Amino acid sequence: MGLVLASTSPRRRQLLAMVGARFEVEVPGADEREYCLEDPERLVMALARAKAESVASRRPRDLVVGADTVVVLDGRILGKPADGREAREMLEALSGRTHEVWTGVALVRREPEACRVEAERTEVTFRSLDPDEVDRYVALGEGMDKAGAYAVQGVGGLFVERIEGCYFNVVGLPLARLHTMLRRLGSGLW
Ligand SMILES: Cc1cn([C@H]2C[C@H](O)[C@@H](COP(=O)(O)OP(=O)(O)OP(=O)(O)O)O2)c(=O)[nH]c1=O
Repeated sequence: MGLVLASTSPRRRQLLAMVGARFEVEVPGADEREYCLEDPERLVMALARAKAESVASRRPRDLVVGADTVVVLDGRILGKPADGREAREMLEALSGRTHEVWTGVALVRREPEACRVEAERTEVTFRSLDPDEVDRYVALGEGMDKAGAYAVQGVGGLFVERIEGCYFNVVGLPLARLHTMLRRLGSGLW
């Protein structure tokens, strides 16, 4: 039995590699647009599970990890921006405020059957951003494939005044939680 990451995200791959995990990567087949849950915790858990299950059917004896990350501001879920205009709107809304980042993590195996799904919440506070730095950041393109239109692990780190909770959860994979989930199934990340 091996560990398989069901993800196209280079960040999730890098995080697992960083802690010395041995794993393979498979592209998940789940369609994220099918889900319109309003509760972020339930949404990220459902999406993480759908990604893991889409790969588990191809890899029945392996333990498959799926994950999904969203940003939540005033109860509104922010995914990846569709274009530069939406990215600017998201960053302007996040400026000077505290938001939540939720990541759902699912572990799925077909034989023998196992399914564990959890979610982790981190609070992130942005300093006030100038309109011109928002423009420059959007033009940089770094946040375009990221929930909330920023990357805490990149230039977007300059926006972050304070984090409460797991930093890696913001990047897309709560490592300590995943490790604990795996240990309960008799393994671990390392
Ligand atoms: C808030 C934030 C999100 N992100 C990323 C994490 C996720 O990869 C992405 C949110 O999109 P997701 O749909 O969670 O993941 P993905 O489409 O990149 O990859 P896959 O579904 O194949 O696993 O935003 C950062 O890299 N840095 C950040 O600071």
